[in-house]
Amino acid sequence: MTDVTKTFTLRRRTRGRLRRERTTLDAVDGVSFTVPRGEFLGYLGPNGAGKSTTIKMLTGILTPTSGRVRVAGLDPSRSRTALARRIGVVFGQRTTLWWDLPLKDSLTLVRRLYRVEETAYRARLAELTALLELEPFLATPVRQLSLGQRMRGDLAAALLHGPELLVLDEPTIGLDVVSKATVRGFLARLNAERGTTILLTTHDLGDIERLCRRVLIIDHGRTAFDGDLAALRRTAGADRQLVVELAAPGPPVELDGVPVTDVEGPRQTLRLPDGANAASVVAALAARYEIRDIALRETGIEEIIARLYRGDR
Ligand SMILES: Nc1ncnc2c1ncn2[C@@H]1O[C@H](COP(=O)(O)OP(=O)(O)OP(=O)(O)O)[C@@H](O)[C@H]1O
Repeated sequence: MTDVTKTFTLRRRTRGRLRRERTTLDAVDGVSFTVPRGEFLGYLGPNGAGKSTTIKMLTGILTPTSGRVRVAGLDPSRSRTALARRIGVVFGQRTTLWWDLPLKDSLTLVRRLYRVEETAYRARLAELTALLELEPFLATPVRQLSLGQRMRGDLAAALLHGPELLVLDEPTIGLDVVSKATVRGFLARLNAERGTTILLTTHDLGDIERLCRRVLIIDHGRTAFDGDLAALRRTAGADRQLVVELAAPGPPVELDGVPVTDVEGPRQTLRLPDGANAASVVAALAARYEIRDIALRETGIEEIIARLYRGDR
């Protein structure tokens, strides 16, 4: 998408006035990005940042106010049906399956909807059933499925027609650790073995760390970051810290170029400068001080992203 904007007009009735007041909101405000074939892109941003609006424009549900969107060479809002045959979409918060039908029947209906040819359908259903472990609940009505089972069913439904792009909006929301691992493992294989391009929005940073080669962060409708995880760590000033437990409390330890950032009784925290060798710093410390214990800490991805959301780099 190139320089894409989506402006919503909101009408509010203000007290004491007869006419409604019109205000506008730029939910997406000049966003450009290209996703090459085979990419696994994480699309992140705080609540209300504009992620869902972007996805709705990519899938043709919403028409952009300005800018250009192309998905698989098609203009999504003009060729929504043609595009639907080329992409798969899963929204974690709702299901596309038929609530009262057994999962198997839901999948048969999806097959008819997408006019998937019988032999191709059988082969894909067998493959998806094995990979997503659907067998035990294929005969269960969707309404009776657990969230994790339903999500696996939804993934199968989105992939029955063999799309080249899969768009996922919070696919692991509410899933327990085991279900999350199953879904993540499946997505990683789909991307690596099938070459399916995946665009994933999530608030679960575990999804991002385990799956995404590239991360795009949107905030207030604008791109705040686009790059890989290593670049994200550098941008957000991620650092490494040594937490040292001395034999006794004392003044901050003195080591050239390694500042002490925190002292708590015998425990002191030192910030390792960029490119410093942790082993040499530990050796230098041990030569001068009596050390009981030592631990190396890295700024976690959660903290890095929180810093970006807060706008401090
Ligand atoms: N149909 C609409 N009409 C008016 N405003 C809307 C509409 N849809 C979204 N918005 C507003 O646009 C902004 C972006 O919303 P969007 O749903 O894209 O955010 P999001 O990044 O997906 O957030 P979340 O992580 O909470 O799902 C929000 O301020 C939201 O209130």
